Amino acid sequence: MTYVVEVNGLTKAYGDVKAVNNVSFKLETDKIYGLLGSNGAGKTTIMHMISAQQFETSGSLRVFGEHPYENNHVLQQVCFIKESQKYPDNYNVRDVLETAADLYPNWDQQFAMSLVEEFQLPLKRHMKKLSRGMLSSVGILIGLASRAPLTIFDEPYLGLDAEKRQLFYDRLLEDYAEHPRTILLSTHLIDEVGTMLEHVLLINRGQLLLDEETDSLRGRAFSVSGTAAAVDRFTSGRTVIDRQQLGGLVTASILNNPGQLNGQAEAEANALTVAPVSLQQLTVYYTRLQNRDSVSSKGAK
Ligand SMILES: Nc1ncnc2c1ncn2[C@@H]1O[C@H](COP(=O)(O)OP(=O)(O)OP(=O)(O)O)[C@@H](O)[C@H]1O
Repeated sequence: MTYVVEVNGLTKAYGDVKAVNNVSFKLETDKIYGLLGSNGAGKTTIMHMISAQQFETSGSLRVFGEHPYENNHVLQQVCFIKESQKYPDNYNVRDVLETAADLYPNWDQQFAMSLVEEFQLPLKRHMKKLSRGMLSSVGILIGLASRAPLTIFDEPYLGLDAEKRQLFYDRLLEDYAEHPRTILLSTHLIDEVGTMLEHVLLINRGQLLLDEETDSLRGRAFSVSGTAAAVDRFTSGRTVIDRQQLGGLVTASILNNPGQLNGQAEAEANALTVAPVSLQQLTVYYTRLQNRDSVSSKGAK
């Protein structure tokens, strides 16, 4: 199988700080990946190395089978959209779109113009006069209309309202269905994009914590709701990753015990309401678990 991206032992160090520490993963063709992790985890650094904006300190990196650095053949297949993109001062929206049309071989002008309408972008307005959300919309539009075989969105929607974010998800999924490509999306709005992601890469403190299909990850846990007494009885002896109380109603998220039948049928038999657990809860749980482990192992030294 050929992969769109293959990284092996990828490391980026700034002095003593390893922003990315010995990370290995592969991205398949035509799949939507979420690159998740808390602030400073190393997501942007990984994306910068894949898109040849930064050079790795060590490890190997292949994008479409080649090293991406100053490699036009590779880079014309990669579209990288970041929240803080800078544009020339004298450019208006139309200039930016024309530049993008020249840059990306798969650019679809008709699609781009339909997105201009839907995102209500003023073509003649200078980029520096756009609102924060409008700037994000321009980036999203370029990411979508470029139809690049590898499209990378690094937290692309700063300032974008909920309705526009939903528009982004809807158009991405529709267009992806017709023109599949590999998408790598980093975001902190995990539950908003949860259903869109096919695969999750979770980074914490520069290290890869999870590299797993989203469905399989979700299958690791479930939540139960009911009275406090019933929930506490059921969760006793189980691994609870989250517990919320609203009035008399308690909802607990539970990890399936490995090697055991998952407890969902038993929960239902105990009059508890069973539901899937959110991707955000799972990523928070695994991140905290690693942070706790590293604190306790330091304490033990
Ligand atoms: N040029 C640099 N010099 C020194 N340290 C840096 C540099 N760029 C990034 N770092 C550090 O590398 C780590 C990873 O940063 P990175 O921007 O990749 O995180 P991130 O996961 O994208 O975070 P966020 O979600 O906050 O955007 C952080 O500790 C950051 O301070």
